[in-house]
Amino acid sequence: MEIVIEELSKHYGSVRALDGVSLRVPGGMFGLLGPNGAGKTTLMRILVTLLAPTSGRVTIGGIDVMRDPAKVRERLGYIPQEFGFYRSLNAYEMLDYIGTMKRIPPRERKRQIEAVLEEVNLTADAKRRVGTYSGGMKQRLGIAQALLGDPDLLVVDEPTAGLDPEERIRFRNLLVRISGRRTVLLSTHIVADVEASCTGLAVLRQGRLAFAGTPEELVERARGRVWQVEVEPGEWDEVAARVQVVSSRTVGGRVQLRVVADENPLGRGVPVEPGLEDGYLAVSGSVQREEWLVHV
Ligand SMILES: Nc1ncnc2c1ncn2[C@@H]1O[C@H](COP(=O)(O)OP(=O)(O)OP(=O)(O)O)[C@@H](O)[C@H]1O
Repeated sequence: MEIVIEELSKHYGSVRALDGVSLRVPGGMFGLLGPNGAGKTTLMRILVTLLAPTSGRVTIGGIDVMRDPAKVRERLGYIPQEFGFYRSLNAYEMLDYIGTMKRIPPRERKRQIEAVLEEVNLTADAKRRVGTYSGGMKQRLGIAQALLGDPDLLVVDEPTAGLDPEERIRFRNLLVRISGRRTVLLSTHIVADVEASCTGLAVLRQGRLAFAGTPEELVERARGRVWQVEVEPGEWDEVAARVQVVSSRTVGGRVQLRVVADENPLGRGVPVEPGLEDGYLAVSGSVQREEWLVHV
């Protein structure tokens, strides 16, 4: 189930949310990374037929998304950033409602609901009101509703916000498990989620494609440009103004920085092996905020 995106643009007045993006997404699990505002949600919403582009073309499994949206919808499941569940329904009723909307006939619907509940490990809680669910359970129910109709493509937008680390890992592993014979497009700004689960990825930056390839290729983009350097607290600002700081920690009153820079920072940096986050930083020019300050 290949997705082919050609010269895709979406403009809101003078804002270019997407600006001439061309990308091929093969099967399997594929990550879409980018800082806030890079255009990820805009791209996802075009793929799932909720938004019309300003120009360009998208085909999913050979079907033109703009010309044949109904046919595309039949073959995809979408997990949006926020899913509006009916809190007073239980999970079974919720899925029955969505299955009805997807026009799945009653007997087949019952079979599918039981199968997807089993798949996301919610069978035991199927008769509990959704309003009593934890964040992780709601996310799993989000996957279950997307799996109804057995779609070939699953589009997942920033799914792990609000999940604790354990729930995040469980959610990620579940996505990998169901990606076996499907294409799963996972949009996120968390590099670790992509690193742990995706075989291919793309990076968006200000509406443009900054990178497309394998995680290993993205790591290579940072090779020779990642340094560890110790600075005095007073030197911090000077360094941060000139290079991209990946992480920092204080060791015995001195600050140890990991930075991405073309040249040796302050002339006393020590080159270090690059990782995926360094590669992401090198192409996107952004810093992951939650990992900006790691003091020990
Ligand atoms: N309806 C809209 N009207 C005007 N501008 C919009 C609209 N939707 C999105 N934008 C702008 O388009 C750009 C891309 O937004 P988008 O939501 O696609 O980014 P994103 O990568 O998904 O970010 P986030 O991770 O914060 O959701 C942003 O500058 C945003 O402000």
